[in-house]
Amino acid sequence: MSTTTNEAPAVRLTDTTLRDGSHAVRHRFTEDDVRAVAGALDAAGVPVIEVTHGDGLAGSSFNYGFGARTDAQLVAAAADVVTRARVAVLLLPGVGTVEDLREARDAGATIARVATHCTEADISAQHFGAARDLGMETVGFLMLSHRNSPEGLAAQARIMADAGCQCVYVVDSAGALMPAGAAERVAALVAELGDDAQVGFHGHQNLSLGVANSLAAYEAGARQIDGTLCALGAGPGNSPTEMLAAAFEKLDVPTGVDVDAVLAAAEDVLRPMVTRLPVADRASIVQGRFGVYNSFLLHAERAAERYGVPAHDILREVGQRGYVGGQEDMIIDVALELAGR
Ligand SMILES: CC[C@H](O)CC(=O)C(=O)O
Ligand SMILES: [Mn+2]
Repeated sequence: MSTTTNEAPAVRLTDTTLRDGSHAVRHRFTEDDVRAVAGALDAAGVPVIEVTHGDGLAGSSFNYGFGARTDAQLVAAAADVVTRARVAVLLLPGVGTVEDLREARDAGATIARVATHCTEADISAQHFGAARDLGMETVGFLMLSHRNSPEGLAAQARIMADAGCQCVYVVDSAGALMPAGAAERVAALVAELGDDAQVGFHGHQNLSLGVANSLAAYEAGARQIDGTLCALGAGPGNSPTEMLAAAFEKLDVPTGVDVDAVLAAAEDVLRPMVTRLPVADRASIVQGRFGVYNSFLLHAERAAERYGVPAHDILREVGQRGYVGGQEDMIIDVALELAGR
């Protein structure tokens, strides 16, 4: 007798509260915070926990904001408490280096996630090679994915996969994608990569579509999905991990996550740690409308205060000019220009 089942393919959830969420607490996480959050996520069965400065390894700087602890200290704290979960780190070529990756691996990270702008995958090749040589699993991030067509994005994903990347993410860094746009991009990557690499999706809440886009991405073939507890993250925050777990449970999609335990992690562990959760306010909705990198929000808010120009006006102009991650200093130029008008 045949033993086929109708079970939906599993999805692997990666929680990035301790990396993308770090933006929302101005990179102030300590070892105790990491132990508490990573311990609760691990107990809930969340399989991957990303830990670093919000802007990735070596992001702690004058430009991006100094972290309360080094990446190695935070990674080691997470690795120390997890029993089942694996610890991931994020690296932006040009910010972090191969040496930072080695240090993170030595501190206990086993997954390297390398992020580039969605048209610049070629700058990640060296880092994927190094990560594989270090024995790490590899994930690629194509940031601001709304700024490339499905075909263009698939070509970029091919570059990452050929360089040794085992899962390429469509990253909606501005929360600008509609569900159909997320699904088209994921489907294009799945068609291009076949068995060479998996496809993932990382959503943000600018237009309140993080979870809906993640479900559309899953339907289109994404098998790794990111979230953060209580949506803590850059801009208005990320797809909430606890909601993703609950939504996939309703769809009978296996995640391995205990939904009650992850709800407790969000409400009882993370929530009391944070004085202000991100909200989808005027500025961050403008980011979704005009496709502005979410990490720009805090920079724009600071410039707004300093130069007396509304943050949403600065962000709209930044979006119209098409600035990408790494061009944070241009936000000041825009603010000065608007102030002078
Ligand atoms: C620092 C990399 C970047 O913020 C990755 C990410 O989470 C995104 O683009 O949304
Ligand atoms: Mn993000």
